[in-house]
Amino acid sequence: MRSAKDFFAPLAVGAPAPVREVPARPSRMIHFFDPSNPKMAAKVPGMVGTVDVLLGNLEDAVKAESKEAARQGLVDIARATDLGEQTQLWTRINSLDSPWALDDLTTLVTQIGEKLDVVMVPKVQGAEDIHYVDRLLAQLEAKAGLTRPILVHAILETARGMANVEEICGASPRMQGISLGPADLAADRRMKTTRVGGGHPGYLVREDPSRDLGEGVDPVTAPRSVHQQDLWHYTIARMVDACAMHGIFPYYGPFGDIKDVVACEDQFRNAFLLGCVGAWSLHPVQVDIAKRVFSPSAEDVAHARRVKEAMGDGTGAVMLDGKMEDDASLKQCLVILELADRLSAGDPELAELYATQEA
Ligand SMILES: CC(C)(COP(=O)(O)OP(=O)(O)OC[C@H]1O[C@@H](n2cnc3c(N)ncnc32)[C@H](O)[C@@H]1OP(=O)(O)O)[C@@H](O)C(=O)NCCC(=O)NCCSC(=O)C[C@](C)(O)C(=O)O
Ligand SMILES: [Mg+2]
Repeated sequence: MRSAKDFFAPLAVGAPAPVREVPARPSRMIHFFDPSNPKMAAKVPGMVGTVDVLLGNLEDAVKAESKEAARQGLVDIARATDLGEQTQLWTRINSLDSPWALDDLTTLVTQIGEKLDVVMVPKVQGAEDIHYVDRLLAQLEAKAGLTRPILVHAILETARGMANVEEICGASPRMQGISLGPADLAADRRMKTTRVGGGHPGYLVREDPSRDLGEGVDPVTAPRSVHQQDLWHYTIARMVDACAMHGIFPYYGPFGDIKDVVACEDQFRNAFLLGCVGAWSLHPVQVDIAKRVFSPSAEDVAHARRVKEAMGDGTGAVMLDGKMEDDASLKQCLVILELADRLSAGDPELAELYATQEA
């Protein structure tokens, strides 16, 4: 067990001091690209300023024979691209048991460490994986002479990782957030799906049989309405609680049905409402979906402002449009207003929208 007093001490001589609070920078969409794919890589400089996070992916979806080219491609892109103030650079390294993870970290931190905000670690099983990355990053940061620490993001994609999610979130002051990894998690849990995120038509609840359909009609086989249920509700809700408890950020992860922009928006919105701050975009078409969903609506912002005004010093109860508002509904409104302020600080269009919306 690490003593609480040592938690914020650097883990290597010369490494930067850990952060005491995770910076709440906008990360509505974590946009994935394969740095070894020349067509995708060519699009990256043009996406700066239009996405919150650009993530050079080195793990799954990059062919084994392209792993080294992807790593080098990310180094080249990071060196050649001015990321400005609004766009962060992240990477997803290969899993810790792979032949590539050590070289991924060593190369990226020593060569482009000053440009790298967050390292996403896949298939995290428990706090021990974070402790390993934590110490190694500190050694590499010291070697590279970095002055600010690189943060760590874990993907929740094994049953063991899921069972240990609270201790993973609290394993290091570097922990920035957690994403759901629905495809690997489904396989590891032996779920019987074959998709990357989203629902399934077989996971449903059916209306009860009707009692009075008339003579000769079998109520069991007669048509009844069915509703698909959300396969990911338990996982996301638990991830959100674990992240909130530790002051870090939860994310939906990927939605693999690129053409189904409607269901993608639904899944992202469910996650937003439950507390997530963003999702992954795998294709350019998903960028605007995430931006729309993970920015509070102008109507919600205007309503939150009205509640804040009506609540004066923030205590007591008032009636507004026939509804009771009190200290706790105000707190929810303050969550919306804080997010709106943070997002609009770097987005004049959003700022204008929020400023002009009437309640
Ligand atoms: C789905 C794919 C194959 C369709 O790729 P495509 O080329 O067939 O699509 P397209 O519609 O024809 O593309 C149009 C244009 O956009 C470009 N393009 C296309 N995508 C991007 C992109 N991301 N960023 C920048 N540019 C992109 C593409 O190169 C093309 O350029 P062009 O007009 O010059 O011809 C492609 O979009 C892709 O490979 N996306 C990234 C996939 C990825 O990163 N997967 C891994 C994350 S999910 C995961 O790992 C699971 C998880 C968490 O681990 C777990 O649940 O367990
Ligand atoms: Mg995966």
